[in-house]
Amino acid sequence: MVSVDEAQQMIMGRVVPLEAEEVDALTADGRVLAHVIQAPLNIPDVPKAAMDGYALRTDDGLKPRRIVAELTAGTAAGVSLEPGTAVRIMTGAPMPAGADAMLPVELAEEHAGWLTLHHTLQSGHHVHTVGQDAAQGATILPQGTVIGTPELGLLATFGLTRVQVYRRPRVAVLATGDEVIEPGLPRPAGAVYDSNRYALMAALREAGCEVLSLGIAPDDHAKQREALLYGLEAADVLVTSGGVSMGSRDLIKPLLAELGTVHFGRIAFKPGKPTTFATVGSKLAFGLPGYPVSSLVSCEVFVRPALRALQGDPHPWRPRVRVRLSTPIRPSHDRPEYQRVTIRQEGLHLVAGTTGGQGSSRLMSLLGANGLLLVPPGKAIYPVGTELDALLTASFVATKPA
Ligand SMILES: Nc1nc2c(c(=O)[nH]1)N[C@H]1C(S)=C(S)[C@@H](COP(=O)(O)OP(=O)(O)OC[C@H]3O[C@@H](n4cnc5c(N)ncnc54)[C@H](O)[C@@H]3O)O[C@H]1N2
Ligand code: MOO
Repeated sequence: MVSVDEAQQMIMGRVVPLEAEEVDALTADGRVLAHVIQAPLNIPDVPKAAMDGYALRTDDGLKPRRIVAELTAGTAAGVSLEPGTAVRIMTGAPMPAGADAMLPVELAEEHAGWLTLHHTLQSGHHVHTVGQDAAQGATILPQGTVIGTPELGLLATFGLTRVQVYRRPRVAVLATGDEVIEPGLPRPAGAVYDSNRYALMAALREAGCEVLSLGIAPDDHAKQREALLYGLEAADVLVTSGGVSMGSRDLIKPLLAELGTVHFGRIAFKPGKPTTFATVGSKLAFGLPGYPVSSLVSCEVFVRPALRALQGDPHPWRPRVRVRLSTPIRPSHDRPEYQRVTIRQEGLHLVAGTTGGQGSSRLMSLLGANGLLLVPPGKAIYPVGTELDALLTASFVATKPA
């Protein structure tokens, strides 16, 4: 039996980011940049008016100016401002040559083609200078950046339409078990619908992967072997559910040992003690337990970081925060337990409350959970107010502002 830390090290030590591929930059949100991006041009590239008003020369002092033209954001400057003149200018329009400041329309008085000023202006006033927002050649996005909304906006700002990103891991998912039935088909008494494969595929998509469903394999050595081989051939990572504990029909561990190397098959961890990790050539294989909560929590704790690292994310781990208990927590007596909690902010503290019964089969315990509380093993209940660590697995629950 390995510890959670040992298991994570054994997995992460075998993860190498996948190769880069070129994709459309403008729909690359969620992808991880495989190269550094330097600003190919200054933004703005020419001095521009920051407001609607008048472009003028400050060395004319308070003298009235003759208005000689109007420049809008779409027009090329083309005009050169002679002493004693001004141009009407709109936000974003290039400043005309000779102009060194602008006067917002609210502070100006225009009459019969003449502009009168009541205050002197400083040079540079309300002018966007060249490179003010981004200087040509400066690093704007380092390698390893996860492309989100502002990053995508920046790529568009520079007119960049193609980027190199790490390839998304392709993950094949197989459910196992004679009792496991495809949702929608008739269900004999005692059989269960396959929730694991669908929930795992959703979790894997959320982690940035392409998923491939391998369906459900019965508890049959030849059929499971065939499905595993197909998955290992077609994908970078194989994830299975069920068949990893100690029952006579638990075939996944011996099959993975036959096909490759099993690095561990039991973790001092709840829920998901029989979680199994193997490599087959360069492919990673995770045998997750059949209990619905165990499969999802072990996917979160052991598989997700590997998948993030495979796609080049330099921060593959969930944030770990300190929380104060708002409900008592009963620990497992023998294993560190990752209990499902709802974390919210209360004043200066993060507060965590249980989602109810923590049984490995009770999928409802994941509803409303945005954290996994790291509960050290023991006999005594942790009372309200105890401080423990938790992994933040989703954003905070919004509370109405007071
Ligand atoms: N004698 C022992 N028995 C068990 C041990 C042990 O150490 N000694 N470990 C327990 C623990 S801890 C876990 S976790 C489970 C995991 O066992 P398996 O991975 O072999 O899971 P199964 O037996 O295949 O199924 C368990 C449970 O989950 C249901 N299931 C399975 N697949 C699905 C699916 N795709 N969708 C929804 N539900 C599924 C299945 O019907 C069972 O009820 O083992 C303990 N046993
Ligand atoms: O590790 Mo198992 O998930 O306790 O039931």
